[in-house]
Amino acid sequence: MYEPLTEQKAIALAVRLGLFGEDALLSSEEIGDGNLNLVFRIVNERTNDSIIIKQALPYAKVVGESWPLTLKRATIESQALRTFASYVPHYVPKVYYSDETLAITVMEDLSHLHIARRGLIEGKTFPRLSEHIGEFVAKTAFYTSDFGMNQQQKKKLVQQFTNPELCKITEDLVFTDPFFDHDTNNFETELRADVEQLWQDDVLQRETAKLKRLFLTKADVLLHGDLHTGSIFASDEETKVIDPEFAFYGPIGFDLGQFFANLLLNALSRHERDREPLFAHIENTWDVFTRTFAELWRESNEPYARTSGVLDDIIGDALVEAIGFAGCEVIRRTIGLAHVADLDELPLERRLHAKRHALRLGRELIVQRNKLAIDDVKKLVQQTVHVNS
Ligand SMILES: Nc1ncnc2c1ncn2[C@@H]1O[C@H](COP(=O)(O)OP(=O)(O)O)[C@@H](O)[C@H]1O
Ligand SMILES: CSC[C@H]1O[C@H](OP(=O)(O)O)[C@H](O)[C@@H]1O
Repeated sequence: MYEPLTEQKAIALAVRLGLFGEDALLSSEEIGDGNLNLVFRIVNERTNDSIIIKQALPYAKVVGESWPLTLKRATIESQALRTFASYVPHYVPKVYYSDETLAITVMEDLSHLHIARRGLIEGKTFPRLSEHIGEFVAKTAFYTSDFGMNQQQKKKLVQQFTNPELCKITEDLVFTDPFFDHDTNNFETELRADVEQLWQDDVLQRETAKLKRLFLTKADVLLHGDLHTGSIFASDEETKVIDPEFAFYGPIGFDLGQFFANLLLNALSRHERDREPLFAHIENTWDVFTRTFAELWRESNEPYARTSGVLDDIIGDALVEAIGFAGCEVIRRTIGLAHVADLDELPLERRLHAKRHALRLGRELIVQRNKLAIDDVKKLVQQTVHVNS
């Protein structure tokens, strides 16, 4: 039977599952700071061994019981972690155990690392972050695509990772609500004029509709589905991706776009002179992604993989998508339901300035996505500092 865990029940579960030795002295703390789930850290105080038990609640934690949400997301998460581990074991936590009924995933404790968002806010640069995320996205994308795996097998994976309820959250919160006067939106009253201008922007809405349609229909690759900097643990040497409960088969540029957007939001929260490491991460992620994907391409059994231009077309589409999806994520994290600490923790005047900038940047990323190279993203940040630029 499903029941939500408490700190004591999490200890009892760890004991029942035999996850620690018989003489273990266990402590438990609920450390979840995300929008949706409970996360318990269980430590054996005698040895310092530890594990994480993550449990889905039957509703969205950030809103409460009025927003019911499928427990199946826990199964999607553990299956996605295991699938990613088969391609990039060094970039995901080890899964020790999962249970569909209890909606739990028991996994490796990564507390020796920092959540990348918090580290970036504190001014850390995580020098290997982009190299690692570029490789993570390239390998998981290639090996789950029609170019990197048996195409009949891929259709089974598409079924396995059909994730309608979590995708609906993204369809609403990322692609729809922020572009209309919707009651899930949440922004400072001082931004109302800027936001109303966005709601009346027909060009922006038409282009966003195209991006939403791609998200709804294009089953390219198995995506993480929510690859923001709060879903990444990092240090100077290591990077681990967590929290793939939004995983599904979608457009190849989506994960890259989410990641770029969250780096850009951090950049906007900084003084101009401190932004360079973020731009360098965006450009390096793209470089590593394209290089790694092109190397893997040689392994493809698809006859058209040897047709001149096909790889270029896929990479070209991935960039246009990534830039457009980044624009949607920048806008929704500024005025939608789920914000980012990077902007929200700024004092009011700086926050309003950064958020107005984010709205202009997000718009231009969406509208100009077809004509931008990766190094134009940085230029666009500079061009959108002031109104009418
Ligand atoms: N494997 C892990 N090791 C250590 N801490 C973790 C681990 N997974 C999650 N956490 C902690 O729990 C928090 C919320 O986890 P997350 O998976 O993002 O939950 P949600 O799905 O609710 O967003 C993370 O920010 C991190 O502090
Ligand atoms: C009501 S869900 C809002 C938001 O939360 C998810 O993020 P996370 O679970 O990492 O906190 C996802 O980005 C959703 O759009």
